Amino acid sequence: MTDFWPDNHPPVKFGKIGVLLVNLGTPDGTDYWSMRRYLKEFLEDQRVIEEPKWKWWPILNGIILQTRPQKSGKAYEEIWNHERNESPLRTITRDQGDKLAKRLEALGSHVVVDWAMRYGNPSIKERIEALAEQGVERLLVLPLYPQYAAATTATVNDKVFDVLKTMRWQPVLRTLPPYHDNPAYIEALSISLKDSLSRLDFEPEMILASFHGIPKRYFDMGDPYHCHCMKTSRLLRGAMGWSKDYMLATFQSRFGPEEWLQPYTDKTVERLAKEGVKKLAILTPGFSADCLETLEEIAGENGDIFKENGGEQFAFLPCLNDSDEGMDMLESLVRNELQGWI
Ligand SMILES: C=CC1=C(C)c2cc3[nH]c(cc4nc(cc5[nH]c(cc1n2)c(C)c5CCC(=O)O)C(CCC(=O)O)=C4C)c(C)c3C=C
Ligand SMILES: [Fe+2]
Ligand SMILES: [Fe+2]
Repeated sequence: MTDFWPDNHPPVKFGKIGVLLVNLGTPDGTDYWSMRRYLKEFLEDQRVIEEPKWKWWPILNGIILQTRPQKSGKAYEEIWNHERNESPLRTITRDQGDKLAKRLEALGSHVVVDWAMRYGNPSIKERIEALAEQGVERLLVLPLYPQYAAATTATVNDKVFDVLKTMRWQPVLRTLPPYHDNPAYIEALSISLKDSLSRLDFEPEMILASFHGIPKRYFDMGDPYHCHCMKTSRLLRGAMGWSKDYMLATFQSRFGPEEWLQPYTDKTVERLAKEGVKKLAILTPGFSADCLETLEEIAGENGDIFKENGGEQFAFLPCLNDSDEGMDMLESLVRNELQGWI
């Protein structure tokens, strides 16, 4: 066997710790083909649509991918970050990564922060390979979902494991657990909420905490997502000193014909407006970053529903994004998970 040591050994980088933020994903553009590529990757994921391929793929490829790319492309167009030619979710996730990297500089240059998307770009594969190339031997992955769902958290972890499967020299892996009841998260939400409410020129008569839904069937099969959302709402209500009647938890973004978690956000907004509520605010604590589902669906569509049914003043309260309190929370989660490594 050739003797590689010490003169002709190939150079090896090692000893680094990687921190990888991962959010859901985003199309590269709002045109038909970009949207189609993104939706196809997303909706072919069996963690998202839990149906046998023989049943789902003909519907997906035959009907959904013919029409939804145009419809969703128009919705993305309304919120697109034209300056950077990307979706807000990508801009905000990058900003979170940059700010986290700055905050972790104190730990030394062996800690490297990066970010990726579960669907679309930059992909988890691309970023894990780039981290490994820099010498990352220990990897902490953060699926940026406070509440666990198989359709979000588990599919990020699945993808990470798939990538590791292809690597000769795998990094050691840690993944962030759900943080729906973490005091740092509840505190960040309450600081952000107080700040957003203080900026409004009206006092809401009621507040909705709107979470992304999942099919009720997944809950029946044991997904803890609903319980996590309910616990976040209860803790947040407690931190704000609010009653059950003042802040309701609801579920948005239904997809397909089956029943999803209830109460639905849009139906609740309509009902409240019809019952005479004039001033309403909605927050979306399950999203780490503002995106299509918050900016277009809540701030846009649900604001319209409220006003069309008699409501007068409506406010959408932004996600934690890269705010100081949001970054304090992320830093605290990361430092906690890195124990024993740093
Ligand atoms: C925050 C948690 C999320 C859960 C739970 C979730 C479940 C879920 N989503 C779909 C279908 C779609 N979601 C879409 C967009 C989207 N979803 C989330 C988050 C969760 N989804 C985010 C952050 C985004 C926005 C991405 C962005 O770039 O802004 C879309 C795409 C847009 C559209 O065509 O409507 C689909 C489709 C299902 C089926 C599901 C649970 C099974
Ligand atoms: Fe979604
Ligand atoms: Fe939506």
